[in-house]
Amino acid sequence: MSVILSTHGLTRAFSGHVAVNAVDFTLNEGEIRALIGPNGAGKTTFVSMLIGRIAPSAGRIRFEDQDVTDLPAHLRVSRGMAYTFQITSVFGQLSVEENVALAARRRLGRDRVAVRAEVEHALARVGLTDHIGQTAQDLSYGHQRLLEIAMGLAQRPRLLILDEPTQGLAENEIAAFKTLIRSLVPDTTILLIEHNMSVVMELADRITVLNFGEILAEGTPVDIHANPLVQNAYLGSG
Ligand SMILES: Nc1ncnc2c1ncn2[C@@H]1O[C@H](COP(=O)(O)OP(=O)(O)OP(=O)(O)O)[C@@H](O)[C@H]1O
Repeated sequence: MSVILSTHGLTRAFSGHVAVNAVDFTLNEGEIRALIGPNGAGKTTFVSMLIGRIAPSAGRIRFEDQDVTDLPAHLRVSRGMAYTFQITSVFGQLSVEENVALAARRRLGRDRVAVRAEVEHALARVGLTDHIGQTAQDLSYGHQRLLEIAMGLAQRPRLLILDEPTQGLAENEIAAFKTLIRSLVPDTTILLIEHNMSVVMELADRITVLNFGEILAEGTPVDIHANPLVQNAYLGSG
């Protein structure tokens, strides 16, 4: 199995507070990895460094055998990283089609036929074909989250990073989300920050647990569930 992404000594401090502390992390191509940990553990800070939203204080990041630590975010996207955030990044005034087209154009430029085909493909994957002409702000919250994922997919990423994708979704939408994510691997590798433990346990091949900015444990869902350190730090006694 080949490594698609790795970090070495990745660190970020905010005015003396070390949010992410010397993290060595390896992600294999084609896996679904969940990143979990208590509030404030450093999960968002960690992925923000992976995608180039914030600069590390120290350490290196490699993506597909290239050092990308100093690469601007948009160049990481064009190399095959895509991400969706906790806070919705959808343009509310634009249609569903226009939102996905904006993302597709980053890769395809002004080729209108190719962009339209990509938009249709991405919307079909997330089940939003019937909403193509709708204004994004008129979609339900759950559909807006799916639209974000379609925007990520339109970039045909090798690695898709999702920050709390099921937050605010209804049960039936969560079920559809799980099916969608399973359909993306192994062509796309998935890194998922997720608080919903049933989603994590059902979806992830492996789980990385962050606590106080450091990796506390890593393993299969069964290993992690049984790990006493994780139980104490995060999962509670249940
Ligand atoms: N821009 C910032 N300036 C100062 N401190 C920050 C900044 N961003 C994050 N922090 C701090 O870094 C630590 C890690 O935060 P981070 O958001 O990465 O955690 P998290 O694991 O994603 O938490 P949550 O699950 O609540 O989203 C926290 O103590 C937070 O207050």
